[in-house]
Amino acid sequence: MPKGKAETAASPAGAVGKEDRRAAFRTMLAYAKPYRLRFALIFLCTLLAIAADLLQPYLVKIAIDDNLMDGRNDYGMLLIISIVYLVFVVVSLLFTYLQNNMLQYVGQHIVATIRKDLFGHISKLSMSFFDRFPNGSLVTHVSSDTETLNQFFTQVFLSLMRDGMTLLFIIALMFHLDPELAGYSMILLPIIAGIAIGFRSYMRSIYHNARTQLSRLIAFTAENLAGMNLIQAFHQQNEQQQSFDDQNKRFLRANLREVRTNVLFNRSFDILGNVSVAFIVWIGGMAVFERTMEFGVLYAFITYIRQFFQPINSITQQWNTLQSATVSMDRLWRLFSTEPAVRDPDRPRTVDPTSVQGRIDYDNVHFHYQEGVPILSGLDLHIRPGEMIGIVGATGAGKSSLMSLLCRFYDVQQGSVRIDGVDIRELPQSSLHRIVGLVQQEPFLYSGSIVDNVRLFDESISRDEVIRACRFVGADELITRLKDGYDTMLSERGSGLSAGERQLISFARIVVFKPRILILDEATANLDSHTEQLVQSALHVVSQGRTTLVIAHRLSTIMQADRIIVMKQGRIVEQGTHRELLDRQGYYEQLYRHSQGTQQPVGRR
Ligand SMILES: Nc1ncnc2c1ncn2[C@@H]1O[C@H](COP(=O)(O)OP(=O)(O)OP(=O)(O)O)[C@@H](O)[C@H]1O
Repeated sequence: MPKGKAETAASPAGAVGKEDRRAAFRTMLAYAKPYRLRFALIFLCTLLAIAADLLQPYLVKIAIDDNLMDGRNDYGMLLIISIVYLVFVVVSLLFTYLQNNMLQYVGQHIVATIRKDLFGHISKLSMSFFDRFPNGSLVTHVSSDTETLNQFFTQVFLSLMRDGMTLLFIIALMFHLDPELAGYSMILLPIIAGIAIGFRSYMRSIYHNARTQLSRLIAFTAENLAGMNLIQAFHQQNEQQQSFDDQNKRFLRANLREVRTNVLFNRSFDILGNVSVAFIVWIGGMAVFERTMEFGVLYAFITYIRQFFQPINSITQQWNTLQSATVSMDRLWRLFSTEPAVRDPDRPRTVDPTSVQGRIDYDNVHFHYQEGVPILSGLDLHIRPGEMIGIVGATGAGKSSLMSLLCRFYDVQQGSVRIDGVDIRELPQSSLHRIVGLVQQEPFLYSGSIVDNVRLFDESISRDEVIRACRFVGADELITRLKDGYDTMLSERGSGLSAGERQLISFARIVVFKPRILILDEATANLDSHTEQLVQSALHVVSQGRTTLVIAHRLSTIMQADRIIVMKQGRIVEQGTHRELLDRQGYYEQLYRHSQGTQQPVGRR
């Protein structure tokens, strides 16, 4: 896998230089290396198929000149030539079949490996990467860019090899038949090359444009599907339809332009082919009249000149795929070269996640997403093992950012975050994520059964363990009410369950995976009082014996917390118990008053 580019690399769709393009090509070609032997076999099959194909007109030439025109009437010879002709047809068919099958096998396997590596690579990238690149365009890279590469290995490679060899064979046969006429025919080569090169640069920009438009259309569609509830809630269907129509039209225009250019290119070749045949008929025909050339040679020549254009046309037709494949290679290579911003240290500290006490220290933490826009500036926070901390503050105060740093979704720019005195940057991320468990505001549920969602497809965790965990957090009642109980299949993102219900399932995950530190980003959606009660008691049981940090949107959730941290514009402005903070009559008391819908001070009631 290529190394080098930090995650700050430009968009995978951006333009790349020649050096990069070569590196991209080398990287993708490296995937073909394990199939060297098969490629050699494919080459052999191609060679045999072409030879059998191109010797057919030569056989006809022998039949014409040595038998028919000669007046020998040698029926036996004619029969042998016909049988050999048939054998050539069968041999050509057989080796073409073998060559195609082997090439498809190799192409599909190469691309499956690239897809596998790509998915593995993307899932290692840090959150800052996903902040920048829309999911839709990543979907395009994993699906259609890899498919274009498949076409490269099967169509382009095949064409370059098969058509290249055919061309060489034809030229050799033409010179063997009549060097003078072959020499005249070679005048055509620079003309054909000129047309091909002329189209090359023009087509490149056209293909690039079409790919970019498609990528944008897919990204737009994916984002809209993900946010469909919002679009419907705000009656934005017409606006979104309008934007989609615009994108769609741009893609349509780019596609039509691509097709038009293609047709123009192909027709130019056809015309050139027909003009050449006329030219050979005229020159060769005169030579036959003057008896300086045999009729069979002219027949074979006309056949070869027609076949001469086929491989050139076919190779240039592959321009299309080659251009798309080059763009896809560039983009895939860029993705592969993007390294995670958050990385494991070279020599990570070994820790046993189960023996962690759960002390957390934020020391002089400075953090920003974008240069010049500080989110946390010199924040200090020290949390004892087993302490339950509530975090409150207005929207945008930096609560989630504080938690993202503890999960190492991002790294601090200055200062440190430590667990039991160890800087989390010294820990392997796999250990850190076993130490810190997260229940998100909108927990992500996979397409799969409830059991699989709780144990995250880890088969080493038994079904009984999952059921016990669900009972422990009080999710059992909700799950058994569902049609198939624990085997109920959840659709994508767990639609069909409320945010509170999804959080209950996430709590069960915490019980199963036993992290020493729990972060809960409380659901903001209005929960019905019963689900809210269930979430509250689940939090109560799950937080026992764990250091727990709760981002609270309803102050009632954290009234019982050991300590409440009040945040404002990236700073901790107050901290204490609920009672202490009310008594202080400060910012927390104001927030509390707002949440209660009262204007009266509530501190010393
Ligand atoms: N991925 C991101 N990229 C850039 N800026 C971000 C990103 N995430 C958050 N921010 C910005 O950082 C600031 C703090 O956001 P954060 O989500 O930490 O606040 P919060 O207190 O959790 O807010 P809320 O209660 O609304 O979730 C906000 O100004 C937000 O716009």
